[in-house]
Amino acid sequence: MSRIALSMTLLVILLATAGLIVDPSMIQDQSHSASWTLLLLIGIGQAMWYWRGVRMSVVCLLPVLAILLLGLASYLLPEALIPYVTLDQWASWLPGVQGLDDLRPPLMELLILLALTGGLLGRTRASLAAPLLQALAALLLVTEALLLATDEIRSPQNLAGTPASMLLLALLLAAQFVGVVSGWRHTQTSILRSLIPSLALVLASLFVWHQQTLYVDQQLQDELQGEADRLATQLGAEITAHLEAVRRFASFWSLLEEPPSAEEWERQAAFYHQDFSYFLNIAYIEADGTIRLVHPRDDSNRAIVGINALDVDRPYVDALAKALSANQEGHTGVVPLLQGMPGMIYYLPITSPDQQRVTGAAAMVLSFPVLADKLYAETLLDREHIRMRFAVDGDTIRDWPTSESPGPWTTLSLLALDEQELTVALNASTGYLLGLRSRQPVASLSIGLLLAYLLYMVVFGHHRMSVQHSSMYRSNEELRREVRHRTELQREVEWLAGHDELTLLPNRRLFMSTLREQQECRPLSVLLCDIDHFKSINDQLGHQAGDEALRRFARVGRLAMPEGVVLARYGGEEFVALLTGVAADEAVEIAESLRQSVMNCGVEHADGRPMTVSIGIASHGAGDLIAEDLLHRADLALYRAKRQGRNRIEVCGSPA
Ligand SMILES: Nc1nc2c(ncn2[C@@H]2O[C@H](COP(=O)(O)OP(=O)(O)OP(=O)(O)O)[C@@H](O)[C@H]2O)c(=O)[nH]1
Repeated sequence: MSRIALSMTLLVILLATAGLIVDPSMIQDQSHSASWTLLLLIGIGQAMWYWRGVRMSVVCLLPVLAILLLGLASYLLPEALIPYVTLDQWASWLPGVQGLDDLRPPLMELLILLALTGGLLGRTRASLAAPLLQALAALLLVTEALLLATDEIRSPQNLAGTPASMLLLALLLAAQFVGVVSGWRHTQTSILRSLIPSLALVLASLFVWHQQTLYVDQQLQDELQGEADRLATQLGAEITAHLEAVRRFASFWSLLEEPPSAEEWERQAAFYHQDFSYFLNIAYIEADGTIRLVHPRDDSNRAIVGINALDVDRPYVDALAKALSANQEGHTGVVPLLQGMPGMIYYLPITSPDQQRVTGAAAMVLSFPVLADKLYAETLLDREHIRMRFAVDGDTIRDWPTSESPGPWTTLSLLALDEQELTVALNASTGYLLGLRSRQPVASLSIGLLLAYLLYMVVFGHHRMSVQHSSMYRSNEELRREVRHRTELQREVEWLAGHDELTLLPNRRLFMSTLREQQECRPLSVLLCDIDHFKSINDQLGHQAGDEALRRFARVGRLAMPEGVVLARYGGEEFVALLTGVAADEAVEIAESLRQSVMNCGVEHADGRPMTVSIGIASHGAGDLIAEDLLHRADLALYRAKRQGRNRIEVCGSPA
């Protein structure tokens, strides 16, 4: 398995190197080359892992982890702490780097790379959430693919990479998975149980992040749109105010009997021109169409004095004719002005005081570039970061670009002016938008993923502990059973050490220790019993019959003894009884009872004679006693009983 994983990883290294060196066109911009470089380093770390082991891999991966964490921090740092523009500026000091986004991978790729690095540095241990990190990388890859497939990628934030880098990431992930999955087989159940709640949390975090990203970007767009609308409204207000001023200006001259004198025209026109600087000129046209007076009297304006405006191009003629002939306001629409710029000319009829006769017209030449300049000059726009464009009927009149890279959105605000359409277009730079953009989506995503990681570890740890606990419980049970068994065996061994297996009576050893324990009791008697001619039972009736005879003797012997008497098998067909607190005469009675019982116990020799027993009694009334001496005396008595014909009782009196 690890050989396949190594081959796949080497393929990733090869492709990433080729992408970075052989064909740089594959990488669309610097930020993707950051992804590819990090991907290549992780690939090398992963290859080391399969080839040389963990230590070499860690050496390679730790710096990558540090870079990735710095990258994540740059996405998370609040604007108030370090403004985006500052980070961008610092980044641009590096050679060949234009800005911060050239140094850090897109957000999704950064998180995938972090998950892959974390998985390797965690030694692909299930207990350190390596399976979750791999599942997380897979989910992030799917999210990245969805972002690429939809239009939502148009965010000022660098969200997703290219299909090529995604392919390499998927290959690297697959290699990692193939390399480690077999090692997780024995903890499969724990892994699956821990993955379910954690992945649910990951999905929820991704959903929240997506919604917040949409909201935050929409808010920024709305702000920009609001700015464009405000400018268009301001423009509309300017034009309306201008029209009103032009009307007031014309009606002033209509109150006079005489045509305006040059001085008076100059004075009034200067007054209006001061207020409305975007009037390129203010001219007085006589009733026959001749341009008589012009303010301001600069070179270009002086050149048109004396020209008959009705003799020039049609747009001018129609509007002027409307004023002079029909006593109505006329305007030219957007036309190329004689001054060489687009503009609009308003013609307003000047009548005699009784309004019966048109005596001339006031012409006001409105320059759109000048109007746009005025609008731009008076606006509060952040000119360093926001590009403004002013267009009339789709033709750009003025464009004020910024030095910064343009943002993803251009917001338009349209203003209808008679048949014309004026457009104010704004484009805020990416850096400016990112400075304004809330860090909340990426912060909540990071917190969500961190919580999912911790949740996995807690659930996994808990499950592993409960598995270990139940296996410990099982082995404890087995141990308890074993101990019970061994205790029973021990008891049996101990019992066997002190008993005779055949008759179940205490054996000689136990008897002797009992005798030594109780040898201080007075009086004390011992009966030593020997079955008569036992050998003949064995020889004639068989060994089993002999055994049965011994068992029978033991049974009747126990019954014949009073309570508290220890009856033991002394060896072979010999038995011994210890009678504490029993004097010799009472001992004789007990022995007699035993002898009778044996004779009547039903065991017979081959010739029909009943089994009998000879008994030697030794008693001790007072004084010191050596246990062996008492037994020896009983043995002497037994010997005497045997010698005197068997089936009898002999007493060996106390030596005292
Ligand atoms: N079946 C059986 N025989 C036993 C056992 N222990 C000892 N014996 C036999 O008991 C017999 C004892 O024989 P002897 O010592 O000659 O004594 P005896 O035949 O009883 O003769 P006296 O004691 O002189 O009456 C031997 O044959 C032993 O083999 C036993 O556990 N089972």
